[in-house]
Amino acid sequence: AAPKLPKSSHRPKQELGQSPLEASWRCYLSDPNTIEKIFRSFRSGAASNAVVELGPGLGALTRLLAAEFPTMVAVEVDSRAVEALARDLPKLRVRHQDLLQLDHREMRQELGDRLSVVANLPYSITTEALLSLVRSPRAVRYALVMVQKEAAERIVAAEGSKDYGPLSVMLQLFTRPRQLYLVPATAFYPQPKVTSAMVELDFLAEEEMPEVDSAMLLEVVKECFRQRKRALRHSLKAYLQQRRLALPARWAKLRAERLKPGEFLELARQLQ
Ligand SMILES: C[S@@+](CC[C@H](N)C(=O)[O-])C[C@H]1O[C@@H](n2cnc3c(N)ncnc32)[C@H](O)[C@@H]1O
Repeated sequence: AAPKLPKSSHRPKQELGQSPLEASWRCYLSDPNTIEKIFRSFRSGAASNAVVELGPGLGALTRLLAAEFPTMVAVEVDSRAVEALARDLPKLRVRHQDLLQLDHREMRQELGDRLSVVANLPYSITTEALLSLVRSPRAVRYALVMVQKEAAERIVAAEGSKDYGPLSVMLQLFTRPRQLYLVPATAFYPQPKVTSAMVELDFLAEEEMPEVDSAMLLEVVKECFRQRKRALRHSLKAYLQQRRLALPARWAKLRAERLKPGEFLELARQLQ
């Protein structure tokens, strides 16, 4: 039988879009076993009490998290969900804002430690949301994220594979990503049209964290992957010309899809 929402909940908005991606915006977790399983994964992985939940929705997972981590902060953009949370979990600290605008460094300061983040986000913003976590990688220590299965494959992909791209490079440079388990569509209400996966991001210790301007690194990596099969002297041509930079000879003939994450780091440092 299709899982039901608790009586007091509003029906998730359907009018937002029909595509599988947009429809995932308000697919709420409703299977108690799955909710418990995700909670246990987070509890055993979380590396600090500075807990932040991104996109709590109606609080399926939040209820369990708040009991264990009473100082946690939830960040939610949907005002109806924020109202529901204020009613059902009055002690919860909720920030009514767009998580893509979140300043993780400020949040780290506020909570007093590197953050442990948990998120089941709309799949349309997965890439942006994950890249925002590594914008200030020292602010975060651990993240457990629910993503579409295909995104999980991109996160853990190795060089040479068709799934390898900017998300793989950026996350593998600053974290140790691991795919934990799949979550079937039947665990949600309404059911999304895709299969989901839980991915754990274990951020490197501060002393292991690469020293680099991560915004500049991301720009270089994206530029390289725009033509993933072409030699870097071609794919980086416009980027280098605009900045009056020269590409050191050793990179000229290499191709993005074959470069290891550490090599992108070295390339960005040389251009920096
Ligand atoms: C797929 S639902 C999951 C809700 C809840 N975590 C659960 O598992 O039942 C995604 C949630 O993220 C929220 N959300 C979407 N975009 C957001 C954004 N840019 N900033 C903050 N929250 C967002 C949605 O309002 C929704 O509550």
